[in-house]
Amino acid sequence: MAVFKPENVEDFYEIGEVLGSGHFGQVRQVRERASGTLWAGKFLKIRKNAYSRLGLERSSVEREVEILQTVQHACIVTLKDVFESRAEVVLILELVSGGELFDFIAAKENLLETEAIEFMKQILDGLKFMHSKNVAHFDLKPENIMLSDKMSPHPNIKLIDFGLAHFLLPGEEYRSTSGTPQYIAPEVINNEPLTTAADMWSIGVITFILLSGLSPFQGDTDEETLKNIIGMIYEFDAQHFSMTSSMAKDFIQKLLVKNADERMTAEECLLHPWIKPL
Ligand SMILES: Cc1ccc2c(c1)c1c3c(c(C)cc1n2CCCN)C(=O)NC3=O
Repeated sequence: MAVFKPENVEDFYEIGEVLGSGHFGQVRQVRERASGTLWAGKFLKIRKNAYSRLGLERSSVEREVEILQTVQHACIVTLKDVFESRAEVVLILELVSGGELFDFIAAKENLLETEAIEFMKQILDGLKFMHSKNVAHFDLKPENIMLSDKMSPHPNIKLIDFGLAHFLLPGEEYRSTSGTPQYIAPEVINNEPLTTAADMWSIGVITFILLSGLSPFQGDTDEETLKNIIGMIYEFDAQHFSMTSSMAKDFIQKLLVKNADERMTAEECLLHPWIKPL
């Protein structure tokens, strides 16, 4: 069982503003007292006993910590420290101050292909490394793709939130129906064994959104969205894709493939002519 620091996190960090919150708890900006450096503190409520329904299983937090310690890469947020009190674990994470790629797109409507390619290359580099360690993220979406400094002409991408990530060990089947409907692969909906290919489907959806501002499968309800995914019901709307290159559409079409085994891997994506022109 992993042992986290039993000291009180507030002895070492001054707790600041809330940056976000979710089913897990809260993310807050924290300032390291010794250095003044700013970090992101992810405050996770832990179940007190097996019967409690509130909070996370400690084992799932241990998994997230182990994964973050395994996938150390320039495009993946780094974990600096872990504190534990009676019913809470606090992850001290790299602060990614440029905010979400989602907001960056919203501010621009959609991106130029050259900008989208620059972001996609970094995302794919991070994914190629992650997948090479047999780790799948399983919750890739624009909200979990952050920018280091949105004012920079070439913002660096940081993948965050490994709360649903998993080690995929050879010979072991992993199924999960968690994730965000718009971005999940057909095999997630069908509760079939999952592989790193599920992340590549999400990359296809994210690329579609980066280039058009539209979400390919989104319906009026989650149920309709899931039906659209299973039915592979999407189209390159003429109005929003009139200026999009055929290479970009080919890239997306090679990711939005129902059969997970036939989907491009992160490595193959980096060699695709849209990303790596001949
Ligand atoms: C400046 C800013 C604003 C919101 C942030 C973050 C940083 C942030 C961060 C992290 C997580 C898990 C969530 C975060 N959120 C919550 C929203 C993430 N989609 C993180 O690990 N580092 C962050 O900077």
